[in-house]
Amino acid sequence: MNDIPNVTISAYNLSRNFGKRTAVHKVDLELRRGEVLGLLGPNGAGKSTTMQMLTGNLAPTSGSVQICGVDLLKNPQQAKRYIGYLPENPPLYKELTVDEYLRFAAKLHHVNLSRIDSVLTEVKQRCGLNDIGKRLINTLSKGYQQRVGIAQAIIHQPEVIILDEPSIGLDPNQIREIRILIRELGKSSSVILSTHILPEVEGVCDRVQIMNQGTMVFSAALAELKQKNLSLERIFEQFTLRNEPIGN
Ligand SMILES: Nc1ncnc2c1ncn2[C@@H]1O[C@H](COP(=O)(O)OP(=O)(O)OP(=O)(O)O)[C@@H](O)[C@H]1O
Repeated sequence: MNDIPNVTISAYNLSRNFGKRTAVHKVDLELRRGEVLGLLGPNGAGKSTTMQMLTGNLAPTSGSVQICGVDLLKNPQQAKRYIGYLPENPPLYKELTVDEYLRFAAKLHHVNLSRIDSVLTEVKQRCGLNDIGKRLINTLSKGYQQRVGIAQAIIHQPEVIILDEPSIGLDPNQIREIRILIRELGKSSSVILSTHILPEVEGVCDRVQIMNQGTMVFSAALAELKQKNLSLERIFEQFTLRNEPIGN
């Protein structure tokens, strides 16, 4: 733990083209240890593409990513060990029980076989899945499936947790519970979450970055906005309502 640098993700000049379309253009992003960063932006802003590049699931067209000081493009296996990732569509095998699936996820993440039982107990406790280990995933509500998705992302106790729209499709009670969980995760790891929900950022995050049309257009600490009495809603409108991309 002490060997982990203070900056857990540093991405510079990250770009990704799909054919002639530029989805992400020269994005810089830094995540500090113990920080929860909210990535905000309208539909199609480039949030998921950025997160896929930060997790090594999509190659950037250009740019670099370091995870806990390890170059993600040069040493992907080593760098990915530090990362837990909940994609927009959680990779659940719904015909498995929660226990079977989490056991499988633990093996994929190279959790020591002798520790798997205790790790499963701990992660189920953290994610509120204690009593449903024997349930088939496809019989669970969307909220519980999302918890299973988060559980697989944190099962190897990663330094960096990346959650793509963790609250999507959840009811208000489930959203509240997931937020409490994310805040909890932020105490032991650094977290990036993407969302459209402004109160989610205000309630959970330490810092916010806003993307629009593939570029990073705004970055600030939530405490700073609060201190200056600035409304995140107004800032979001100001930086995302224009049609033309706003430069850094
Ligand atoms: N595999 C792909 N092939 C072609 N275009 C893509 C691909 N993936 C994303 N895009 C395009 O890149 C742009 C950014 O998409 P991305 O999914 O990253 O945005 P987003 O901010 O996550 O949006 P949302 O909030 O709707 O999920 C969009 O114009 C999208 O259509």
